[in-house]
Amino acid sequence: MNQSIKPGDNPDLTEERLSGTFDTNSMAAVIYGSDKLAQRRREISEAVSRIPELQDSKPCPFMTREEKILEGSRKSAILNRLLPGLIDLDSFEETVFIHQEVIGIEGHPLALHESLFIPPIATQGTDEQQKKWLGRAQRREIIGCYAQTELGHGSNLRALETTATFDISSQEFILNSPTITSLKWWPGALGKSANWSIVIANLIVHDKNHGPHPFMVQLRDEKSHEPLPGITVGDIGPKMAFNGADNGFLGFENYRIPRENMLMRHSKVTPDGGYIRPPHAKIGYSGMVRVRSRMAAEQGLFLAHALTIAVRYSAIRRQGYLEDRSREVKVLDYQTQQHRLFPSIARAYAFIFCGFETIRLYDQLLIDVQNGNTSGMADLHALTSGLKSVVTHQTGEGIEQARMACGGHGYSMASYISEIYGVAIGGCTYEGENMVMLLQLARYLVKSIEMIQNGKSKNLGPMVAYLAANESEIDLNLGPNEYLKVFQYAARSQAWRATEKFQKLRNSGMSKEQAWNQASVELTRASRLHTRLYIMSTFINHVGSVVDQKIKKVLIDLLNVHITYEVMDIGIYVQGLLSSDQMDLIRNQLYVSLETIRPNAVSLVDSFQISDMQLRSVLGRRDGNVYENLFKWAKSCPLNDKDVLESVTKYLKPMMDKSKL
Ligand SMILES: CCCCCCCCCCCCCCCCCCCCCCCC(=O)SCCNC(=O)CCNC(=O)[C@H](O)C(C)(C)COP(=O)(O)OP(=O)(O)OC[C@H]1O[C@@H](n2cnc3c(N)ncnc32)[C@H](O)[C@@H]1OP(=O)(O)O
Ligand SMILES: Cc1cc2nc3c(=O)[nH]c(=O)nc-3n(C[C@H](O)[C@H](O)[C@H](O)COP(=O)(O)OP(=O)(O)OC[C@H]3O[C@@H](n4cnc5c(N)ncnc54)[C@H](O)[C@@H]3O)c2cc1C
Repeated sequence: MNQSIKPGDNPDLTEERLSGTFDTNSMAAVIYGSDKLAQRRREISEAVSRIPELQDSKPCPFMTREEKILEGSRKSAILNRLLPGLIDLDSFEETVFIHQEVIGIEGHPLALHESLFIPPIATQGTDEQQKKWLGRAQRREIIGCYAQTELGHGSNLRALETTATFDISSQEFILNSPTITSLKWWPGALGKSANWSIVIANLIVHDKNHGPHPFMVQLRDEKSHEPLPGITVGDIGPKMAFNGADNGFLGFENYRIPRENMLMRHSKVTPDGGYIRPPHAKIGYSGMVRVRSRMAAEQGLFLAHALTIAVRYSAIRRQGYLEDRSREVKVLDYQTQQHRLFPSIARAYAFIFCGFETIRLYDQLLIDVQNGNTSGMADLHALTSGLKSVVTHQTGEGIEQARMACGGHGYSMASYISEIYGVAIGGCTYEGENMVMLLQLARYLVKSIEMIQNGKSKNLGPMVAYLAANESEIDLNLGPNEYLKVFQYAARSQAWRATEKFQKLRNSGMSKEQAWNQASVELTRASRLHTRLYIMSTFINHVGSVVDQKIKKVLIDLLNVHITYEVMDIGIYVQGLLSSDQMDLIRNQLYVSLETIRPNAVSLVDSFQISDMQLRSVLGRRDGNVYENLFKWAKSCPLNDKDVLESVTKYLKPMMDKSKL
C-alpha cells in the first residue's frame, strides 16, 4: 500500500495512491539500499518536524543571500547541539540527510566540511595528523573547506600555481599565490565561514616541483575569526544557485605552516628535505574520486525531488479533455506528459542504484589502498568520471522537463524546481567539468581497444570485456538482456570508431595531442554510450536481485520504460543492427510500458519519501492541496506586505500624474 495516504488530501492524489500496486515503505528500502536507512530517514524527518527552531523562518525564495547564509548557520549551530540525540553520528548518510532536511539544497557553511574537508584528513593524513585534527573537525570546533581550483585553472590540475616551498631551516612550508590567476577561487564555505582548509599546492623541495599535494592550512584566527596575516580571503559573489553557500577566494603571501601540516600518509617530506613518492601518482586525487562516486546517488535524488513535484502536480492538475467532456482530465493521463516524466523516473531509480554501487566500490578501494593495493584506482577513476558526467547531464535535462511539465506554475519559485535545477547542474561543472571527465574515461576505452588490437583481450576488466565481442544480430523478444546487447553494440561500435579515428590521425603524422583533440567529439560520444550501458546493466542486475515479488514486478515495468526509451534515444548508433521494423517494435513497447507504469507513477515518486520540509515546493506537497497553498504563498510574498510600494509613489505615480496634464 501507499503509506502517504492521509485524510484531507486532494482526492485526485488519494485516487492515484490507491491505484498503486506495492508498498511504498518496501520500495523505499530498495531505493535506499536497506530497510534500516529508509526507516531512519522517516524517523529523522518526523523528529525534525517536531522541533520548532529547526523550521524555515520563511520560504527560501523570499530570502536574500545574506539571510540564506544566516539561516544556514543558525540551523547548523542548532543541529550541532541536537545531532547526538537525532542521528547516528558515525553515519555519513544520516548526517547528509538531516542537513538537507533541515537546511535544504542551497548550501550551508558545513556542506563541504563533511564531504571534502574531513575525508582527506581521514584518508590522507597520518595517524598523528588524524589525532590532531580529526576529532576537532568532527566536533566542529573548526570549520573546513577544500581549496583546489584557482581563478586561472580548475580542470587542469598540472597548471595550478599556488606553491608550498619547503624551508629546511625553519621546518616550514611557505605558501604563496604568485599571480592573480593563482588565487584559489570557488571553494565552498571558504568565503566567510571556514577557518581551516585543505589547500592543494605545488610542493617545492630543493627547487624541484613535485606537483599538487594537500596541506592543512589555518586561514582565520580561532578566536576573532579574522583572516591571519599573509592571507587574503573573501566571497566570490552570487551564483546561479547554491546561494546559501559562501564560495570564496583565497591568496597567500609568504604564509608559513609547519612541515607537519602536509598530509603525509602517502607522500612525505622528511625533515632533511627528502621526498618520498606516493604508491600511486594520482593518490592525491582520491578525494575527488570519493565525491564523484557519491554523485550518481546525489543527482538521482535531485532528479527525484523534481519528479516528486511534477508527478504529484500532474495528478491534481486538470486541463483539457479526453473522451469524457464532463470533466477535465488529469494532465498525467496525456501520453506526452508520461513520455516527458516516466523515463526520468526510471533514470532517477537507475542513478540511485548506480550510486550505491559506486559508493560501495569506493569504500572497497579505500580499504585496498590502505593495504597498499592501488590496482583498482584506474578502473574506478574511469567509471566515476563517466558516471558523474552522464548522470549530471541527464539529471539536468530531466529536471528541466519536469519544470516544463508543470506549465506556468513550474516557472514560479513556488514550484522550487528552478532552484533544484540550478543546484543540480552545478554538478556538470564541479568535481571535474563533464567534457574533461568524459575524455578521462575515453583514455581508458582507447587503451582497452589497444589491448584487444594487441591480442590481449584476456586482460580486459569485466566492464570493458564487451568491447571485444562481435554481435551482429539481435532477437528483440527476449527481454532486458537483449536490449543490453543492443546497447553493447552501440557502445562498442562507437568506441572502435572513435579509437580508429584517433589512430588514423596519428598514423597520418599528427601529434598525439592534436589527433586526440580532433577525435575528441567522437571520443566523448563513446564515453557516454559506455556509461549509459553501465547504468542499464546495473539497473538490470539490481532489479534481478530484488526478492519482494510485488516490488520486483513494478521495477520490471520501470526497467521496461528505461530500456525501450534508452534504445530509442540512441537509434542513430544502432542503425546497422536493427531493422526499421525492429525499431517500430521497440517504439511500441515503449508506449505500452508508459501505460503499464501509469497507475504506479505517484507511488513510485512517493517511495523516494522526500518530506514536504525537504521538498520546499508548494506544487509538490504530499497532500496535493496546491491551489489554496499557492494563493497563501503568493500573499506571503514580501512585495505584498504593502498595497502601495515606494516604486509607485516615487516614480510611477508622478509619471502617470504628469502624463495626465
Ligand atoms: C548511500 C547514500 C546515498 C545517498 C547519498 C547522499 C544523498 C543525499 C542527498 C544529496 C544531498 C547532498 C547535497 C550535495 C550537494 C553537493 C555539494 C556541492 C559540492 C561541490 C563540491 C565541489 C568540489 C570541487 O569541485 S573540488 C575541485 C574538483 N576539481 C576537479 O575535479 C578537477 C578535474 N581535473 C582532474 O581531476 C585532473 O586534472 C584530470 C584527471 C582531468 C587530469 O589530471 P592529470 O593531468 O594529472 O592527469 P592526466 O595526464 O590526464 O592522466 C594521467 C593518468 O592518470 C590517470 N588518472 C587521473 N586521475 C586519476 C585518478 N583520480 N585516479 C586514478 N588515475 C587517475 C589518468 O587516467 C591517466 O591514466 P593513463 O593510463 O595515462 O591514461
Ligand atoms: C558550485 C560549484 C562549487 C565548487 N566548489 C569547489 C570547491 O569546493 N573547491 C574547489 O577547489 N573547487 C570548486 N569548484 C570549482 C570546480 O571544481 C571547477 O570549476 C571545475 O573543476 C571546472 O574547472 P574550470 O572552472 O577551470 O573550467 P574550465 O576548465 O575553464 O572549463 C571551461 C571549458 O573548457 C573546456 N575544457 C577545459 N579543459 C579541456 C580539455 N582538456 N579538453 C577539452 N575541453 C576542455 C571545458 O569542457 C569547458 O567547456 C566549484 C565549482 C562550482 C560551479
